[in-house]
Amino acid sequence: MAARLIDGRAAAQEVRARVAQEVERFRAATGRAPGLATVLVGEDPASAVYVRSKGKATREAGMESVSHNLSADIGEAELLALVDQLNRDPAIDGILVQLPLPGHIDSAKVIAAIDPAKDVDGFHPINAGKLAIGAADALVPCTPFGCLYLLKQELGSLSGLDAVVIGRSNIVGKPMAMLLLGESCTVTIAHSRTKDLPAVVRRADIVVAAVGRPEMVKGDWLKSSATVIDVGINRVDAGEGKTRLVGDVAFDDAQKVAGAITPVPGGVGPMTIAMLLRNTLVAAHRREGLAEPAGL
Ligand SMILES: Nc1nc2c(c(=O)[nH]1)N[C@@H](CN(C=O)c1ccc(C(=O)N[C@@H](CCC(=O)O)C(=O)O)cc1)CN2
Repeated sequence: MAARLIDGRAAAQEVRARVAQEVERFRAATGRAPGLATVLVGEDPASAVYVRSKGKATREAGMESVSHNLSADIGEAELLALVDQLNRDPAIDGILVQLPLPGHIDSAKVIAAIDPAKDVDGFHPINAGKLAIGAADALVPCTPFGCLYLLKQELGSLSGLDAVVIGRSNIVGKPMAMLLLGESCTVTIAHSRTKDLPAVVRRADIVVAAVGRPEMVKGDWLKSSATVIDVGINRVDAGEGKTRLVGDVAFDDAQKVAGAITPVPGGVGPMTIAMLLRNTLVAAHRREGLAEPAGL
């Protein structure tokens, strides 16, 4: 039987609609809207599309969107000065520096310069540490947070399930593993040096593929009825000068085996932006000393 498709677009719409309702309440309580600043350095076309989508989604949710589009050759000191200015701006609740940054800029230094209370990407070491110790007030990276939302919607409780996360990045793999551990899963983080990866993946009730390699995870690596979350967004040649998007999972074969699976596009990607809005709303509530909206 073919796997159920996990519809990330629909789930993201639900989250965005709930955020928009809560923005109205926030506006009534404070007389202002939550504000998100995006910072884009350079002209990477995919990054430019993502930042535009984030700005549009922010406005559609009723929040203020401020975008800073900077030249690729901006110096690190100038970028740090902008972050400092945004940290001190009372109208800005969330700061997002789009990654990747050009090679001459130290991304870790820029991320560490963001006020952790405005770090709606959840990449600051303070927020990474809070997530690791299970602190309730961590701001959690948007992509893994979106994956967790989809998993809980699909499976309900995750307690006791075997989860394999393929990929160990600070942005997806590691925070994903922490979130799954927080849900009482038995978590394995696999990566390029893992021995016999297919055998490791075959044990899993939950597979999160975040490795950045087109269609690497094959259908016969999966336990039947596994829930598969594909974080990969890889543009590959589709012939005749065209390209198409594929994930890190070989979808056609995987869906014959899995219990449920996210498609690419239309799976995890839209959840990343929905969770960014959620984090901005939460950051704004905390900055105003208001109770956080329940259930988001
Ligand atoms: N500062 C950050 N930089 C980056 C992040 C991030 O969370 N914060 N994540 C990625 C890119 N990203 C958001 O920035 C992102 C990627 C993909 C999607 C998305 O909706 N994808 C669609 C397909 C879009 C397409 O056609 O190209 C989908 O999967 O359906 C949203 C956001 C790296 N940088």
